[in-house]
Amino acid sequence: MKLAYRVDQVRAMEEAALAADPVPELMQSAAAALAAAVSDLLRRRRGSVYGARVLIMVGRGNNGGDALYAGARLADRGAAVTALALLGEPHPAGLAALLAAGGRLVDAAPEELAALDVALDGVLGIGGRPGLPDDVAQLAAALDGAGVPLVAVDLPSGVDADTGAVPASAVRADLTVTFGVAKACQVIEPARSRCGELRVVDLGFDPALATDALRCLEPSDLATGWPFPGRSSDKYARGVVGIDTGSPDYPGAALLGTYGAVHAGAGMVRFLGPDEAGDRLLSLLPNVVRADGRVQARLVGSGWGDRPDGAEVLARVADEGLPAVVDADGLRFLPERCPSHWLLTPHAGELARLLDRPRAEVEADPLAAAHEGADRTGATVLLKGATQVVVEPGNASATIAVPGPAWTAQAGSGDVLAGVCAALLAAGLSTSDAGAYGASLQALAAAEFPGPVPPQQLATRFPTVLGRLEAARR
Ligand SMILES: NC(=O)C1=CN([C@@H]2O[C@H](COP(=O)(O)OP(=O)(O)OC[C@H]3O[C@@H](n4cnc5c(N)ncnc54)[C@H](OP(=O)(O)O)[C@@H]3O)[C@@H](O)[C@H]2O)[C@@H](O)CC1
Ligand SMILES: Nc1ncnc2c1ncn2[C@@H]1O[C@H](COP(=O)(O)OP(=O)(O)O)[C@@H](O)[C@H]1O
Ligand SMILES: [K+]
Repeated sequence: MKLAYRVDQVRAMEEAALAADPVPELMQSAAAALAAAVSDLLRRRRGSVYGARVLIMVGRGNNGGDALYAGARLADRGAAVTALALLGEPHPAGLAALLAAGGRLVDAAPEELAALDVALDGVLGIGGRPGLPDDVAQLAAALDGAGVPLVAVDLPSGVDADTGAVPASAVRADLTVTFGVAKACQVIEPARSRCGELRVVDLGFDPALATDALRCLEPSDLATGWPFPGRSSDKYARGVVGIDTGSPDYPGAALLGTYGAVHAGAGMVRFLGPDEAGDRLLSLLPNVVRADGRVQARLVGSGWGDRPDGAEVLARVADEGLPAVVDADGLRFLPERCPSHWLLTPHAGELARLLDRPRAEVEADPLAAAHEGADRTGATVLLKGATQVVVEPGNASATIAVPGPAWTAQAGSGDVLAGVCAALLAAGLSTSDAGAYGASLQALAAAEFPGPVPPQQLATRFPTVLGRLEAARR
């Protein structure tokens, strides 16, 4: 599992490191690692650092200082380094180091951008506010358009370091060299995609100083945490899911959720939704049981439409006390306070409705919106989207699922995912793990079988992915 941090957490770790080590030392370590990464890139692209043409875009903070010191190191190795001050007076000691090493400070970007071998973005780091002045944004876009490799210092300038939002203007990097620890913007879309390849430079920060880091799942976490059946497992130990989803208007949702639960390894699925969907389901998945009986978790809400008894069904599920996934239309019937063993699976629009906010606000800061959703409802929230975030009520941390390709973004994917999560709840996982592992499985399957694969077919690939994960843990 990788961890990522907000700016206030990074600052706290920096402060502690600075108490042991003065700023210039820390900055020199950062600059040395940055220069090494740029040297690697130059060697890969043109064989050597010597003679390479390097442009440094410099702001007026320490981010520019890092870039200038790194530029000095590149100049020492024979690169032709020019620095362009874009936001006023650059870091004085960094500039002096660059000039002493033979670098130059220029007033304007070179005419022929395409002749550059690399550009460093040292405009804004963790002290930056989102967005860039127009002239800086234009230069960054022109470099991008000219095909010049862009290396972001700490983070791509202009992105929102904490939320992952990307305003109209921000740098798009090919490589981001970040200092100490990964930042939230490096794991949350759309900023994540602006980072290119990510390298984290160890500066000896103490991660224990920030307890509520973002936990970013990796495939190896699924390999160890997925509830694979043991030798003595029977179908009850694997988990029985009771599914009451779909409606005459949306029968497909019932089929899709059941596909998800079955192919994620539920021991048994009892389908308790409308007869039309149930009959069709049995012809596709004869292993599904239509009789009511003992279950370990429930899935409700997907494809309900305006189900007249929605609130009563949810009240019964709450009284019963079992873990449950409440998806899609079910989210409109939530009680004032949900049981803590419920997992809500909204997309941005559904969460916006729940919070009575514009959808754009949820999309601009998905983490904050998911926290608000969990705190208000009392249930765990899996907010779906390009980044899938899972948040528990009263917990300042959050889990981010393994990212996957946008092929998953299609009608019905959410229904399948809800079924996967319900199977995981029935197998005994916590609401948080069920949400994060479920979303990760779907993303891994979409990555392994990319293209416009319909969600029900993607579900039939889950066993292949799970088989590989199970083999990986042996
Ligand atoms: N601390 C340490 O020990 C270490 C720190 N390290 C490095 O320091 C970086 C953080 O440096 P930092 O705090 O100096 O802030 P930084 O991001 O360079 O910029 C702030 C300046 O930009 C300005 N400004 C802000 N937003 C703006 C906007 N949208 N448009 C225009 N201007 C804007 C803002 O001006 P303001 O308007 O707020 O007065 C201020 O002058 C960090 O990312 C890492 O690279 C490493 O070396 C390791 C050791
Ligand atoms: N850009 C994206 N990249 C990867 N996955 C995405 C992206 N956009 C959406 N998804 C995923 O696609 C699924 C769509 O869910 P949802 O909108 O609820 O579909 P439906 O309600 O039609 O079943 C979710 O799992 C979501 O996280
Ligand atoms: K930067």
